[in-house]
Amino acid sequence: MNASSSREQGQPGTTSPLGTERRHHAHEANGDHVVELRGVSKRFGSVTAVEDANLALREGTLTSLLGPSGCGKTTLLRLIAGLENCSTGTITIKGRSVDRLPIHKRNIGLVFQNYALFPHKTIGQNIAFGLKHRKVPKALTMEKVKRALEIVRLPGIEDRYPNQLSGGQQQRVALARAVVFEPDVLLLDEPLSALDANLREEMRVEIKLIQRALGVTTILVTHDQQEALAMSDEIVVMNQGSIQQVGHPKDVYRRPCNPFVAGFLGQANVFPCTIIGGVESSGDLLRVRLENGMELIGDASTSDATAAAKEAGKAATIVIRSSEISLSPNDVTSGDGNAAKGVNQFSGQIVDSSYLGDDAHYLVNAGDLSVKVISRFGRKIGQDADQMLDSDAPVGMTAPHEACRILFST
Ligand SMILES: Nc1ncnc2c1ncn2[C@@H]1O[C@H](COP(=O)(O)OP(=O)(O)OP(=O)(O)O)[C@@H](O)[C@H]1O
Repeated sequence: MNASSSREQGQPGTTSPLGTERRHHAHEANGDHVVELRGVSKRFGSVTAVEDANLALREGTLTSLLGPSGCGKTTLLRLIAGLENCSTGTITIKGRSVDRLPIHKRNIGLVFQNYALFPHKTIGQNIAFGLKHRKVPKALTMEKVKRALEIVRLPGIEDRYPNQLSGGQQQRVALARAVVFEPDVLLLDEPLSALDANLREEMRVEIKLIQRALGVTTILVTHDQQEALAMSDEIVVMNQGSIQQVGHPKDVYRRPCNPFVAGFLGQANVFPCTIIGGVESSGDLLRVRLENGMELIGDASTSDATAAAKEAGKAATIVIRSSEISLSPNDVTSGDGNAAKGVNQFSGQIVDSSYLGDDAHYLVNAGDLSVKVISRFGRKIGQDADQMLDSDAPVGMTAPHEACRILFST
């Protein structure tokens, strides 16, 4: 439920799970966009941490900033929070420029990796901290703290101290403290990275449910792609200070716009290639030659490259997700893309295999190429469900043309 939908239906307002009337701010000029960045850059001396970032975040959504270490995601979050000033560009929150506003005037909730609870204050006092600064009356404060603890499923622990809680519980309290004053935006900086793997997965779901229940527009910084894919309405993939792609997790995963995004998200085979030409039957399919001479057919529809970039002789990259290659225990007739069949077929030899419970990971040599393949075990009655293919075995590999993405460097 977001404020704009109730506006459209002519409703006066809604009551949040934290008990107050939702404020409908005057941000109609920006439609549903709660946070907007226009041409935002940040330089530290000679280092450009963020370069010309343009983003618009819809009300009530969870957006992840995802990318490798040093790509600028924390800096971008700190710019939105007001912990850093932009070198160029402008940031608006709910329609008003916050460029000159310090953090405490931006109505932002923050959760960091290391909880940052005050150790000598009780849980109740920790959560009430932001309300005290907003001069909320005591009785209402106690009510809001109680509700916030119920929302994070830790009711009645107001009088305990942080060191009496587990890491996961402390992180829930940090979340309660960040949302209790009903911020316009919730910023989460690697909130789960200090937790062990099982708890992290549990907390992913928990945070997502709380975020949805509150309807608070949220930005999450993470370098963990599983976390971003599992939790986000939108993912912003960054590299070297620049936003590479913004989209729904499925689109970013299935339809990466450039070789960086394709290689960063999921397990993929990324091979340099040269364009040979188009395939008659389809404008989006191109025939390419790999460095080892192998010819494949791939789909260039996700790339917004110009027609000139797709001409014969031009360099490109072909990306084949490991999970989109099927292995068969027999050698196949190597063939480029047999256009009529709609698949590329090539043969190779398994050089390494790993059993991972639900999947088998294989490394297959195909004439100078190392191809990574992930096979999901099927559950077939009467068969050994976890049957692995033998190492050293000759195998055939098949990948549909549309699963072989041809991308161009931008
Ligand atoms: N205060 C600073 N002074 C100088 N350089 C900085 C400062 N903060 C960040 N940088 C540089 O800006 C770049 C982006 O850093 P940032 O912390 O935003 O990346 P990140 O994607 O969050 O990385 P990580 O996942 O490792 O935290 C890096 O090259 C970093 O060294």
